[in-house]
Order: sequence, then C-alpha cells, then structure tokens
Amino acid sequence: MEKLANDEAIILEEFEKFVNDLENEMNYLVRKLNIWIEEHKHAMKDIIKYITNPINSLLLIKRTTVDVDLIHSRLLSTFYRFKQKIAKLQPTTEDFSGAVDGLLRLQSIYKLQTSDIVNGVIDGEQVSEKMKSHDLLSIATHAMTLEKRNFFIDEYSRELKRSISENGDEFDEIDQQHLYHLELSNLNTTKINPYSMNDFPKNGIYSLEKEEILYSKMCRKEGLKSPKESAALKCRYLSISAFSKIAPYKIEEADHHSNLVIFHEIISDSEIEILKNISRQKLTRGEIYENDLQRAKTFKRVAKVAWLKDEESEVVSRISKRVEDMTGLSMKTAEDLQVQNYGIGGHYNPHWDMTLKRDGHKWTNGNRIATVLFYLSTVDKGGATVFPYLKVHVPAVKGTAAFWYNLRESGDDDYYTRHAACPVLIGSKWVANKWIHEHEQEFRRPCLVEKYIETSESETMSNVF
Ligand SMILES: O=C(O)CCC(=O)C(=O)O
Ligand SMILES: [Fe+2]
Repeated sequence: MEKLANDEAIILEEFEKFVNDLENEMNYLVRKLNIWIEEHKHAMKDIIKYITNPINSLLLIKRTTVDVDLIHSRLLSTFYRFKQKIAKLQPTTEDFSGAVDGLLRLQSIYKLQTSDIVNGVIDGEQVSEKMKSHDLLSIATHAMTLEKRNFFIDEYSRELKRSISENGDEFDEIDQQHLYHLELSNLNTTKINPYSMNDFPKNGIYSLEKEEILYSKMCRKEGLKSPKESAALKCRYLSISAFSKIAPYKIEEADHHSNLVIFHEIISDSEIEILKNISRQKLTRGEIYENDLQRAKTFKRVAKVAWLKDEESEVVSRISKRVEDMTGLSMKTAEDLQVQNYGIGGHYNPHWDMTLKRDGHKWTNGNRIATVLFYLSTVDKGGATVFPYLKVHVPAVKGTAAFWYNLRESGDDDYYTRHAACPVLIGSKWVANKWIHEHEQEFRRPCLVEKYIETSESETMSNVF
C-alpha cells in the first residue's frame, strides 16, 4: 500500500499530461470543425454542381469517413498513451473487490457500523474523510459480486441514497445503470444483520457459519475461557535446555489441551528488523493449500509471505536454534521460516496447520507436529490469533511467540488446534512461522505446560464442528 500511495503521485502526473494532451486535441477538433463547417457551407451553395465534380465528391466522402476515423484514432491513442503509462502501477479490479471484502469483513467481525465507516469513524476516532456518493456506489456494486455480503449492499445503498439527497450529486448514464442493478439486487436478496447475530442462523441466506461466528466473537475477545477455566493456567519460567537453565524462558500457559503456550520477550527488536528487511524484497501474495493440495490464492488468506532459509542469514539460523531450544524439538525436519505481512483487513480464516490424516499429507518428513508463531509487530487494533475451540485469543505483541502441538501424542490430528488470524483493523501485522515435523521427534516431544491434562472427550471432528 505504501508503494501504491507513492505511485499515485506518478499516476496523477500522467493524468495531468493526459488532460493537457486532451486540451491540445480539443484545439485540433475545434479547428477541424470550423474547416468542415466552411466546406459544408460551400457544398450547400449548389449541391448538384458540387457533387458532380469528381474532386468534391471524393472530398465529401473523405470528410465523412477517413476524417472521422482519424478523430477516433487520435482520441483513442491519446487515452491509450495515458493508460499504458500507468498500467504497471495500477492494482486490478480484483484487488478492489478484495479491499471491499476486507472492509465488510472488518465491519462484521468488529461490529463496525456502516454509518460510522461512511463518516470516516473507526472506534469513535475520526480516521478519514467522509465518503463521497461515488465511493459508496463503487463499494455497493462490488459488494454485489461477493459472497455473504448481502446485508451490506442494503446498508451501503441506504447511505448512498442519503448522500445523494444531501449533496444533490448527479450521476451519468453508466452510474444510473449501476444504481438500477443495486435496486434490483436489494429486492431479490434476504439479509440477516451480522451485527445482531449471536447464534447460528437456521435458514439464513446470509449464513455466517457457526465457526465464523465463533471466530468473530474470539476476535472481539468475547466468549473466551471463564476465570474457572483459566484458573489452572500459569505464567512461569521454563528451563528445559542447558541454555535456558541460565536464562529461563518466560512463558504463559494459554491452554492445556493443545499444550498452547506464549513465550514472552523471545525475539529482540534488532533480530526482528533484520528478518523484516530480508523478507521485504521477497514478499508475495500468500497461497494456501486447498484440500486437493493445489496451491490457490483466495480471500481466505490475505497476507504476503516470504520463506527464509537458515543459510540466508545468521539471524534466521539463530532463530531455528532458538526454536529447538524453546521447544526441545529437533529442527532437522522443520520447514524454512515463513515470514508473513498482513495489511489492513489482512487475515487468515480458520484452518489447521497440519494436513488431516483423512486427506493424507505430501510431506516426506511426517506431518506438521507443532507450530511456533513469532509476532514481529504489535498491532494497534485487531490482528490477534484466535483458537475458537480452545477459547483462546492471542494478541499480536512484538517479541512474543505462540507454540502448540498440532498432533496428539498418539500422532492423531488435534482438531482443537484450529486457529485463525483476525483481520487487522488498524496497523500492520508481521509474524514468522516455524513448522516442525514429526520425523526426528520420536524421543523428544516435551510437554511445555505444567500438567498435561488429557481430556476425556473423544476427539472426533464432530466435537469441533
Ligand atoms: O498470523 C497469525 O496470527 C496466524 C498465522 C497462521 O496461522 C498460519 O500462517 O498458519
Ligand atoms: Fe496457522
């Protein structure tokens, strides 16, 4: 986004040139028009005499064909010159749909009222200017192309009508068509208000699924563990290696079932700066493995990722060694470090890090037994990692790391580890993942929480869904 904001200056410069070019074209057109009027007047003096002359009849045909085509191509090429200059700098309309989807997701997850957003207010703070009618029309029409956003089409249409009547805005023919489609779509869809939805909508067309509701609640810090449920969780020092005996790790237990712990002050600001700097040049839009293991870019994850090898920098290999020390697990079969950057609205829908046994995994070194997730920035608003089935909300705090086992001791999938990255509301989120694999851990797997409590519930998928 920072680059786009800078590129906008170049786009604007090109736009100005384009307007100047159009002014020159306009002068040319006026000259052309006057000449044409004169020639036509001349023809009209005595039409028969005029057209029976082979030269005049040829010129008449020329004026009405070749000359018009010339005007057409001059105007087009003026526009295409401008378009070509800015093409590389422009995001795509798909990016705009993604941004609209991101805004509407933020609204439904953090319960942000449309009237506030339209007035540029987030969390009671004036963060931007009031939106204009044309902005509202673009948002509403793009919302029509998105799944599960019907409620907002209605909301934005209402704001749009208000804005038009307050400002007396005029719309051209194309806008009128959009407005008409908007009206139609509002008549044809059923809307369920996501702000007031507390439970699973039974027959709703706008159906936030049960999980999405749970996930949204956790992002708002609602429905977390009760004091009774968290009574057994402790903050303490951990020293499982020779190194940590000298400088014990500060850990906070977050959940006993999945052995989820938070390490505090585990990575320094200078290490973080180095990781971010190496990653910046490498960041590309994140892909996720769909069930069929095909890589796909979708709105389920909106983040940029970079993979860093140990050999790349002393800091990367130092982090790997630290993970080995913190977790007591071998790094021999671990993946490279994955650094991720989420912008505003950036998120990652609920998922498991391991591949379910049911689906079969493609790794030769076993499944992802455990995850270490380092937080490389503090997010001002939003951006937490949540575990809806463990009722845990881990805020993004620079220098901390979350650790958990994705697999049970038996090697079975731990469905309860399903987790998600809440959308970033204000700020920028940086994290780094280290995924640890099963092979080489045969005699290692230490338990980092004080007392490993095996639950008696049978851990089937239906417990989680
Ligand atoms: O960014 C986060 O909070 C979670 C990221 C995550 O779950 C993943 O990359 O697998
Ligand atoms: Fe994950």
